[in-house]
Amino acid sequence: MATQLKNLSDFSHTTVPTGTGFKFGIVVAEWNAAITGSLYEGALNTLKAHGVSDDHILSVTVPGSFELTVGAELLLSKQPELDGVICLGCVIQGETRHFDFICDAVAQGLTNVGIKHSKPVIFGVLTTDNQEQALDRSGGKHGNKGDEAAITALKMAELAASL
Ligand SMILES: Nc1c(NC[C@H](O)[C@H](O)[C@H](O)CO)[nH]c(=O)[nH]c1=O
Ligand SMILES: CC(=O)[C@@H](O)COP(=O)(O)O
Repeated sequence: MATQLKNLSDFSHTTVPTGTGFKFGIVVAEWNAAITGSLYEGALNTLKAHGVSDDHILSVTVPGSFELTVGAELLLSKQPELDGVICLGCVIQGETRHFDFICDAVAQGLTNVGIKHSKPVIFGVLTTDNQEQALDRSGGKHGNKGDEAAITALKMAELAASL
């Protein structure tokens, strides 16, 4: 379902597991900081609203979305007690194909890190044509992808803990 047909922040609290006891990392890209800051606020608030304590959330920043992969890898290798990592970024199309290479690299890279560590690594990266689309998805009319990323992390951490 396309984002235009749903609200990224629309979820039922009855279907979201409690995060009490879980530990999460959050990696935030500094590029487009006004957008990624809103994504981070959404993710942080959503984790805490579902019982994750402040001291169970380890937040770090990286320069750009391309570095999210190494950021997630560093967190999971140096902090193995983490139950998952939420990765937040905003890649906005420019004049060149640089956009394509970053988006493809981050999507594949984060997938590989999650598989390597058998831990949920959440792709909370906006990949938009323009600033307006990014604003709409970071606390605007389409909700906040940071909220969605946190909910996904909670659900995946519960799944992992149940196996
Ligand atoms: N143009 C955007 C970038 N570019 C920077 C890269 O992510 C990376 O930091 C650089 O290529 C050095 O490795 N990053 C974003 O997150 N968003 C953009 O729109
Ligand atoms: C996604 C990017 O790296 C992009 O914003 C850079 O802009 P440009 O393609 O015009 O160099």
